[in-house]
Parts: sequence; C-alpha cells; structure tokens
Amino acid sequence: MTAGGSATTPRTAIIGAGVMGEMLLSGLVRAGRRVDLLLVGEKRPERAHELEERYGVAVVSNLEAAEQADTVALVVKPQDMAAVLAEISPVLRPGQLLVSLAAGITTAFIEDRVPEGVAVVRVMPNTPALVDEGMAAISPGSHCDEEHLAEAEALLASTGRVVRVPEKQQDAVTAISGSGPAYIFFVVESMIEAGVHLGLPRATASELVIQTLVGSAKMLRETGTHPVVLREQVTSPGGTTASALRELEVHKVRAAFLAAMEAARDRSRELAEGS
Ligand SMILES: NC(=O)C1=CN([C@@H]2O[C@H](COP(=O)(O)OP(=O)(O)OC[C@H]3O[C@@H](n4cnc5c(N)ncnc54)[C@H](OP(=O)(O)O)[C@@H]3O)[C@@H](O)[C@H]2O)C=CC1
Ligand SMILES: O=C(O)[C@@H]1CCC=N1
Repeated sequence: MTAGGSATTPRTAIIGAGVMGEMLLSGLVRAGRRVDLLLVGEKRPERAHELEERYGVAVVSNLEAAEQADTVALVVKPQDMAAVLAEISPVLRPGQLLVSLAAGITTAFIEDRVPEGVAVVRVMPNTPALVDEGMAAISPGSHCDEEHLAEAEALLASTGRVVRVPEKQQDAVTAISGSGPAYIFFVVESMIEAGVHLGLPRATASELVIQTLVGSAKMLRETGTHPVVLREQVTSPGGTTASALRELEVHKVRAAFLAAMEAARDRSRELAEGS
C-alpha cells in the first residue's frame, strides 16, 4: 500500500485540523505513532503554529501532505470536500488511501474526483474519541482492499471502538453515534437545569447528573443487560420513577428521539448532494 514513503515507514496526513482533525492527530500521538511520520495540511498560519507547538508535527500545504503521505485523512466539512479533492487530486496516486471523516460524503463522491485506483474509506467518528472513548464506523469504497480497511481501522482504533458497516448504513450511523453525543449532552443539560429548578445548587445538580450518566453507561456496558430491564429495576410500583416516565411518555420524548434521528439521517443524505 505504500505510495509516498518507503515500504517500512508509511506516512499519514490529516487535511483539516479542526475539532475532529485534532482528535485524530492527538489520538495517533497518544497511541504512539511516530510524529515524524505524521503531516497536517492546514491553511491558517496561527492554527498551524498552534499544532506544531502542541504536537511537534509538521504542518504543510494540502498538496505536500497529499503528495508525501500514504494515507490521507480528509477531515474538512462536507461542504469543503469538493474543493479539497480538486486541489489534491493532481498529486494522488493509485494505491494511496483516502480516509474521509465527513458526514454524508459517499465513497463514490470521492472516487469520482480522484485518480482511478486510489482507495477510499468512509468513516463516521464521534467526539468522545477526544477521551479515547470514541465510536467509529468504517465502510470500504470500491477500490479498497483488506489492508486499506485495516489501516483505517487502526487509525480510528487509536481513539476508541471501531465497527465495519455497509456504506448504506452510514447515514443512520451518523444520526445515532456521530451526532449522538450532542443528544446526550442535551439530556444532561436539561436534567441539570431541572435540578436547579427543583432547588439544588448548580454544582450539586451537575455532580448528580454526570455521575448518574457515567454509572448508567457503565451498567449498560458491564452487565450487558437490556436497557428496558435496567429501567424496570429503577421503577418501583407506584413510585417516583413511574411518575417521571409517565410525563416523558405524555410529552412524546420517545417519538421526538425518533423524529430527531430521522432528521439527522436525512440531513446526512442531503450533505452528499452539496447542500
Ligand atoms: N464534530 C463532530 O462531532 C463530528 C464531525 N464529523 C465530520 O468531521 C468533519 C470536520 O468536522 P469538525 O472537525 O467538527 O469541523 P471544524 O470546522 O472544526 O474543522 C474543519 C477544519 O477544516 C479546515 N479546512 C477547511 N477548508 C480547508 C482546506 N481547503 N484545507 C485545509 N483545511 C481546511 C477548517 O479550517 P478553517 O477553520 O480555517 O476554515 C477547519 O479547521 C466534518 O466533515 C464533519 O462532518 C464527523 C463526526 C463527528
Ligand atoms: O453535525 C454534524 O454534521 C457532524 C456530523 C456528526 C456530528 N457532527
């Protein structure tokens, strides 16, 4: 698979060093990747300086990054993807691997804009990768072999879990785990506000809600018990939880979650069309 570097020293470039680009960079550094084999493509000089200072990584032009690397991670916004591909396409070579983290952008969209034989993997990561608890789903494009897929998997495994999914599931994945942290933070924020409304000091409410979230997540992960069973364990007959859950049903929270995730799935589909 080695294209730009020697057979023993494959290089990885990250183009687009915002929230998720830095997530990938910092994860690779924490996982022990050699910094001299990493490159970042970044156009803003002050951001380039910041990344050089923070990680000791070489920040270069997009063209240099694409030319020198064997694997190029594309971490720009979906709306910027066509422009970046037009810029780097002249220096891309068959056998190189492009790993796109952009919501909605299909492997076909990328393959149509790069030389024949460039391998493409589509990834949907999420922000808990910043604390090595990420959830990423990866899907191969049409010129992608097992070695390419394994390399994409290794990139994302540096910051959490990775699953392989058929590409047709990626818009739903985006709606569930890609955007998912935002829904959880929204619930946390709402519960903290409710605690304050009930008279708790904000710091107390925050501590109670965050530890409840962490503990509940740990129960789900460690017991493997279905969430319905865990919910029933909390719900005493005629008790406080039953009263609260009834209100959530009256306010159609379950239906709201379904509608919200359908909206996210539909938006992911639209992003592929450039809107
Ligand atoms: N945030 C999230 O939770 C998730 C995001 N994603 C996907 O990750 C991608 C990046 O998102 P995110 O990190 O949040 O967005 P950011 O806006 O934080 O990062 C995008 C970065 O790309 C840079 N950029 C834009 N154009 C170019 C270019 N031509 N060359 C080099 N760099 C460029 C931007 O620079 P500048 O600011 O100077 O314009 C910015 O630093 C998106 O496609 C998104 O769909 C996927 C899953 C989760
Ligand atoms: O909101 C977005 O479009 C990106 C993709 C998934 C999470 N954030």
